[in-house]
Amino acid sequence: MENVTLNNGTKIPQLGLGVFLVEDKNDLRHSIEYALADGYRHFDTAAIYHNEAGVGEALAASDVKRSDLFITSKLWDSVQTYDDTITAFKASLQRLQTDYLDLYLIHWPSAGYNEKWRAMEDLYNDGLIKAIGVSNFEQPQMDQLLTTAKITPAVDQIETHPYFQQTQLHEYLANLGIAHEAWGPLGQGKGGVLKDPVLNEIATAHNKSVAQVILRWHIQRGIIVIPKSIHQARVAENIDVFDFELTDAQMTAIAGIDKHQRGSEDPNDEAWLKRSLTMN
Ligand SMILES: NC(=O)C1=CN([C@@H]2O[C@H](COP(=O)(O)OP(=O)(O)OC[C@H]3O[C@@H](n4cnc5c(N)ncnc54)[C@H](OP(=O)(O)O)[C@@H]3O)[C@@H](O)[C@H]2O)C=CC1
Ligand SMILES: O=C1CO[C@H](CO)[C@@H](O)[C@@H]1O
Repeated sequence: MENVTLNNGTKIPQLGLGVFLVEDKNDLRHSIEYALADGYRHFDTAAIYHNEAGVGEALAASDVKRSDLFITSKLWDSVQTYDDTITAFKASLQRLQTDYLDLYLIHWPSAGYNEKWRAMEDLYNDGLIKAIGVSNFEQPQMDQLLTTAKITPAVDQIETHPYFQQTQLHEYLANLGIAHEAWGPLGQGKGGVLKDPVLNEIATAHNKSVAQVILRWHIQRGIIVIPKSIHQARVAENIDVFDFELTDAQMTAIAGIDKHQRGSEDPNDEAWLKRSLTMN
């Protein structure tokens, strides 16, 4: 597995397993068991997914050492103060059955993120988190955060797939030394991206699936990916992307199918950011 080195020197496996919407405990346990057996060491959850405890159980039951795992979780929007951030973080640690996180993210740029970031900086300085970052931050929100931040975020986890390539934000993050992590790397199974004719042609040429071509495209862009699947064959398929390479012409062809089309919530949508404060 290839690693990406974050701006503080922490290494993150470039491909991990996402677990959004994996609410059934057996599905979660199986998905994580398949992933560990296939060589995944990086797992991405969040307090709002209500499955941190299941992730903790599945990882604790494996014989992989904690130091060989990379665990990410996220602070939900309903938490808005310094003190509540510390409390929420400790609750996540407890549910995940661990005494540190590898990466902790502010989930959305909703109210209070400067204060939340100050708390996360303290947790980082106390050695309880190896790297801190954000999610769903666009340039104006990142610029605003950086007016008070003492530590530059290591990561921005944002929706990214061939129909929403985030070229501009990618460039902006690269200039700041912030790693680009893709959520919904396969388009969340929505929007028809897995049926795209250009991707299908490239997949046929490599004798790979469209999902594998998409994941390989992200990897060659230097992006961190966390595809989710509860199916054994797909969990295996999604990590089997390190034995082929897309040509420059294929990378350019994929660049050409961008529709600039989000599949999910928009971080510029104030109504959504407000609503997220009341979700739990
Ligand atoms: N920071 C944020 O705001 C967000 C973060 N995330 C994180 O990113 C992770 C990934 O994003 P996610 O939303 O899950 O979407 P993905 O792009 O990973 O797509 C997951 C969907 O694709 C299907 N799928 C997986 N592998 C394949 C394959 N090889 N071939 C065909 N279909 C496949 C899955 O179905 P099946 O399981 O049935 O195989 C599921 O329906 C999340 O799990 C979560 O950890 C997600 C959303 C927002
Ligand atoms: O990670 C996520 C998954 O789903 C949540 C609820 O829609 C999103 O808000 C969030 O970004």
